[in-house]
Formats: sequence, C-alpha cells, structure tokens
Amino acid sequence: MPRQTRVKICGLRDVAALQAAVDAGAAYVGLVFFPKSPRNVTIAEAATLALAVPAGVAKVALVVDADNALLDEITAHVPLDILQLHGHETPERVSEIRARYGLPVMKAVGVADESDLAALDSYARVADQILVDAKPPKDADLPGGNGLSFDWRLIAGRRWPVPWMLAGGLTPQTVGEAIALTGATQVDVSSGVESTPGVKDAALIAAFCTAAQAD
Ligand SMILES: O=C(O)c1ccccc1N[C@@H]1O[C@H](COP(=O)(O)O)[C@@H](O)[C@H]1O
Repeated sequence: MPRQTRVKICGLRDVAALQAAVDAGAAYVGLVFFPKSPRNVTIAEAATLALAVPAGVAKVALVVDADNALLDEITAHVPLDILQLHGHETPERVSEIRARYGLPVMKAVGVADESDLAALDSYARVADQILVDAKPPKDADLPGGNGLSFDWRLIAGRRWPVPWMLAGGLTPQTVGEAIALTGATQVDVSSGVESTPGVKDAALIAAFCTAAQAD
C-alpha cells in the first residue's frame, strides 16, 4: 500500500509551479518572505498565488526573524493556514506569534549533530509543528533552502508530541531513503525540485511527490 506521506513544496513563485505542486498532490505549499532568498515573493505576489490554492492544501508563509510589522502586513493581505518560522525565534517569540496571529506555527530547527536535538524538544513544547532541517553552514546567506541534508540517523526513531516534518536537501532520489530511515510522515523540499535556484521544475515536483508516497 502506498505511503500517506504529506509533502510540502516550498518556495513557489508562480501559478504554474503552484499548480504543478497541487496536481502532484502536495498537502502544503510554501511562500517565502525573505528578500535574500531567490524564492522571495512580495506580499502582492503571495496574495495572488494564495488565491490559486484549492481548499485542503495548506498555505504556509515562511519568514525569518520577522517583526510584528512584517507579520501584520503578511497576515492582513495573504490568506494563510500556517506560519513557518525559519530564523532564530526563541520559544517565547514562537508563543507570542501564535497568540498574536491565531495561526498554527511551525518552527524550523537546524540539526547538524546530537547537540542540536534538545532544541527540538524545547520547540515541540510551544509550536504546533516542528520542521527538522539541516543546520546551515556558518557562512551561508540563507538559514534554509541550501539543498543540504543532515545525518538522518540522528533522528531515527525519535518522536515529538507534535507533528513534525523532515527537510534539508531532499530530492526525488533521496526522499524514499530519508523517510525509511527517519519514519517521517511529512517532508518538505525546495531546492531539490528546482532546475536553478528559485525556478521550480514541474517534472521534479511530480517525481518528488511520487517518490515520497511510494513504498
Ligand atoms: O527556500 C528558501 O529560500 C529559504 C530561505 C530561508 C529560510 C528557509 C528556506 N527554505 C526552507 O529550507 C528547508 C530546506 O530547503 P531545501 O529543500 O534544502 O532547499 C525547507 O524547509 C525550505 O522551506
């Protein structure tokens, strides 16, 4: 029987790519609000894209250490289902954002070695979901979306009291092994379904979703 893995396709910038994600069966679509990213969208672009998302597919806004002014703007103009916090937001800030906007919050935590695992437990106490991502290199321009993976054995068999998603360098070729090793039931991808940074490839999106759902 095929796996029921829920897939998030992140960093969508145009309706064609968004439609490719929806057609491939993505459960979540991600819009990046981070000017340094090649996947950044303006609030107006995001509002247009959000209109093309059918009911049942969750619209996720990815922000990095966003202040209230930016979050106020985004949430006022873009219909959203989830806020993804991908910066250095503290557990207190996660709680504050949840309360202020009344939206579920998914907190990304970077993992490189054992010492990073405690943070997952801390954030699992305050966030609605946690996103287990590769820790970016110190000199990286982006805190995520670098196409880098981490040693999946670090989280093999680990579970948290909230839903969690695996991210970091996943591709159509590697996602099956990553799921088998970690037991993830949700996976997130950005660079692994692109032809060049910021440009999504419909065939890679379809291949990723198929591979994530295969036995
Ligand atoms: O995708 C981006 O540009 C990005 C920018 C800033 C923070 C996070 C970003 N992406 C997220 O990073 C992970 C892993 O991405 P990848 O598959 O390794 O490219 C994923 O959660 C993206 O949503």
